[in-house]
Amino acid sequence: MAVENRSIAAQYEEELHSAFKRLGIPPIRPNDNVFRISTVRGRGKCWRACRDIQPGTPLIHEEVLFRIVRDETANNRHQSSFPAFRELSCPDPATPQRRFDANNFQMTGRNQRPCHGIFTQASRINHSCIPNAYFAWNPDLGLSGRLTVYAIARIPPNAEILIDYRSLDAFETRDERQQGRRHYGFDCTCPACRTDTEPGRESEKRRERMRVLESQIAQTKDQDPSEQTIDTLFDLFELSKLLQDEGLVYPHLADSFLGQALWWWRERERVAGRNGMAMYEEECREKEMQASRKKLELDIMANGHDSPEVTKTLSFMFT
Ligand SMILES: C[S@@+](CC[C@H](N)C(=O)[O-])C[C@H]1O[C@@H](n2cnc3c(N)ncnc32)[C@H](O)[C@@H]1O
Repeated sequence: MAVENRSIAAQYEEELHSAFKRLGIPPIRPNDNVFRISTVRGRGKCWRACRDIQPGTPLIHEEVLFRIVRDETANNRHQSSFPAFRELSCPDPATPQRRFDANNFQMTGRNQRPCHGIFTQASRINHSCIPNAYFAWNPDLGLSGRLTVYAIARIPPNAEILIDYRSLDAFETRDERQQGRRHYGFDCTCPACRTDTEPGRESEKRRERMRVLESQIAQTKDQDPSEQTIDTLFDLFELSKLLQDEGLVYPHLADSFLGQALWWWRERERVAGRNGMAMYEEECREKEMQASRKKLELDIMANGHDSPEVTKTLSFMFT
């Protein structure tokens, strides 16, 4: 048993090592001052790159100022106990709850009740529907977890660093996205939201198509291997192409690679043990690993190698 465990750990290590090599992430530690807090016209404070930032660069691992569990509300006590909270931006008319709603991040992790927290540095990052950075809660960092922000695209010096406040809703229309962010009190004018321009209209069409593909793919999620068809694989290929055209790197692209890996896994199950299929089985395993590696690279890039997401992908690959 011990030997088996060690060999899985060694496989994880080896896989991580080669993913790092492929990614070529520079040796920068989080909180190494790769960004500064600045201002931007019409959007208040913001994060700006201090240098050329490569995808996969850790920008910050930040500790929570305070957290609020579900059903609790932010009140005057929070404002007076945490002066840094009072300083954060707030849509009019300002109340502690509205300030909290416009600045909090979700923190969900192992054995933790779902809750939301205030992070004074990360609360200065503005939103774009085509972000160049990704935030996540990592419950395993520090004593009580950290909010992590990683670059997911190249960010030139002085450019604004932007996250998507609601990245899971990327397939909604511009109006639906706007509605979902109404408590932030701003109208997004990123290229995807400029539906008065040709690129904005193209983005709207792409996202509509991505939504159709996502729902078709979701219907096959728990499918028996004997029922799966090649159409699902084509849907997954089309989805990843559209995501890349749209500049959406995480988490949906990683999910589409996981979908491809699962498709090849099911395909292997479908033909397992059949006469004359040994080579095809091997090919399926190879394709499954290729797609999993792409997911792993994106997980490392957006969450860091020490994140639960990376561990989950590694265990999918080797168990
Ligand atoms: C989490 S804070 C971000 C930092 C904020 N700009 C500040 O000055 O502290 C969220 C607020 O920033 C502003 N904001 C964020 N993204 C924006 C965008 N794309 N366009 C306009 N305002 C934006 C909105 O006022 C929103 O309520």
